[in-house]
Amino acid sequence: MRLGTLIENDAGSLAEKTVTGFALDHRKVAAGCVFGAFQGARVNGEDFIPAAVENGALAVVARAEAEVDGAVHIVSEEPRRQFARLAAKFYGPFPSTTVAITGTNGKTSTAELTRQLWQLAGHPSASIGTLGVTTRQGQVSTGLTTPDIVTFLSNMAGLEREGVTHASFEASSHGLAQYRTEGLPVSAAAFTNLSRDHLDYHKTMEAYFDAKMRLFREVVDPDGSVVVWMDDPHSAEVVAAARDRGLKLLTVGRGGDTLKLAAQEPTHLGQTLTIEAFGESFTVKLPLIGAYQAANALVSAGLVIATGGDTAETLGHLARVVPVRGRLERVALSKAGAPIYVDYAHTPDAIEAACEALRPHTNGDLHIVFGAGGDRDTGKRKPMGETATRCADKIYVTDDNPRSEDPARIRADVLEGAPGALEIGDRREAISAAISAAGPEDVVLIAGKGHEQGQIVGDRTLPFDDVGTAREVAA
Ligand SMILES: CC(=O)N[C@H]1[C@@H](OP(=O)(O)OP(=O)(O)OC[C@H]2O[C@@H](n3ccc(=O)[nH]c3=O)[C@H](O)[C@@H]2O)O[C@H](CO)[C@@H](O)[C@@H]1O[C@H](C)C(=O)N[C@@H](C)C(=O)N[C@H](CCC(=O)O)C(=O)O
Ligand SMILES: Nc1ncnc2c1ncn2[C@@H]1O[C@H](COP(=O)(O)OP(=O)(O)OP(=O)(O)O)[C@@H](O)[C@H]1O
Ligand SMILES: N[C@H](CCC[C@H](N)C(=O)O)C(=O)O
Ligand SMILES: [Mg+2]
Repeated sequence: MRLGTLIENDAGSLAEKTVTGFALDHRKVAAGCVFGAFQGARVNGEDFIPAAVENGALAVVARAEAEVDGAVHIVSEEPRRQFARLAAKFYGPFPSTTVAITGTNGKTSTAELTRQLWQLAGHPSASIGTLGVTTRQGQVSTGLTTPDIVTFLSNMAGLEREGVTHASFEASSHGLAQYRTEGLPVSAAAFTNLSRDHLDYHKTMEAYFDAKMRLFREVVDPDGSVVVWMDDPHSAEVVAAARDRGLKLLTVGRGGDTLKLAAQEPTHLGQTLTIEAFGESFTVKLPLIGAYQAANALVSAGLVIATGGDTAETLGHLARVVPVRGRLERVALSKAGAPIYVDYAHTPDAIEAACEALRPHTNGDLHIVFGAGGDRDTGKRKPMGETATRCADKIYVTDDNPRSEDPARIRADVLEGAPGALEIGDRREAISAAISAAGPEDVVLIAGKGHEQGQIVGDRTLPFDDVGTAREVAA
């Protein structure tokens, strides 16, 4: 693509030069790249403009205050947003139907269930989120929930070239605040719930919620749809934002109108849902346990219906979905006969949701093994301990991903909310202790790391997998 085509009248004498790519990091700039110079959380990208030009940058997207010599200065007061728009023009086309999901918990599950429902309806589909890029063929990790904008758009374009027509993606609050998922058309957006997380970055709950609300206020297409899980204290604000913009609204849940959850009955390996929709009543045998997965399943069905799916067919397909990796995944049975589950709960609300999901399947005690991640919201640690104390019977506080922090300090923060808990720093030992202690009527929940394949200690990632560890220990 010519620079003159990309930025129309602003390219000056460089209009005929060919744009070869986009880069956020000056070290990734090659000749012909457009460099985005952003003020980050750690450093100011504007300091790297001379080095980016040296490496061959043709144009630099930056604030007016930044100095650009030797390349076209594309001035913007919101450089990340402008960069995303231009990058989308360069990388497109994208899958014709894309939908985004935000919320504190449930994004990965909803994105993945949406992909499965589309696939069951015959659409070549993909999802992008915490699990990586998932298609029918498999999964490739990107390292972040919402990857950087260049990775995001180039992956979306790659999916389109492979024939994918439908793609769902997770819009994390960091991703939304940093315009990491902009530029491409978004047909529908969904809200799952809001509770405490990431206050290290956003500082207040208001700022955190505002970051998420950008999805509805700015990102979803003007003729798009919004799907709202209605049984959350913040749902009404999402509904109001959708109405303000005249977006189509689909409400789901006990308080929903489009897909009303009229009844929910746990069964041995799943649950039976009664859903009222468009004047009819549907019975769905969902093969996933846990009230929370019913919420995610209904939001997914809402997204599929919002993007043209038939209601009866979509609800019918819910009986055929498969569990999402590391989300209430039943991984082994202990020698004593206690089922062992792995779940990604890493917030107070998620711990409560995971414990509540397993309670109907527990005749004896519920054992929970968990810790908290380092370099993340420290204020959630004590409430995580308190929630576990309230919702489980036997608590083992261990290490999650300590990152740069002292693991003992993190455990002490969690233990403040769970004074009666056993403290076992080594995660394998903690898992082993819980599995050995559990009786035949008990259930073991290993929370916090779900699908993760490593434990981040300092700047090293040591191989670690809750599922594999539980199976080895239980064998
Ligand atoms: C706090 C945060 O979100 N940081 C992310 C953000 O960095 P930033 O823009 O603040 O970057 P910075 O490091 O200060 O640098 C500023 C700019 O200078 C550039 N730079 C920097 C150094 C250099 O030598 N040359 C150079 O050009 C950088 O590319 C950047 O554009 O943008 C980077 C690229 O897009 C991300 O890799 C980085 O993620 C860090 C590693 C991270 O840990 N992020 C986590 C907290 C995160 O984003 N998590 C969310 C939510 C998880 C969930 O709840 O699901 C996620 O979506 O994964
Ligand atoms: N709808 C929900 N309501 C409450 N808790 C939920 C819900 N969905 C999932 N959870 C809990 O949150 C955990 C994470 O779920 P999931 O990975 O789907 O969320 P996420 O929003 O993608 O998380 P992350 O922000 O880490 O990417 C689950 O393992 C479960 O404990
Ligand atoms: N996307 C979340 C995942 C947290 C998972 C947990 N295992 C941890 O490391 O805190 C985050 O980056 O905050
Ligand atoms: Mg996720």
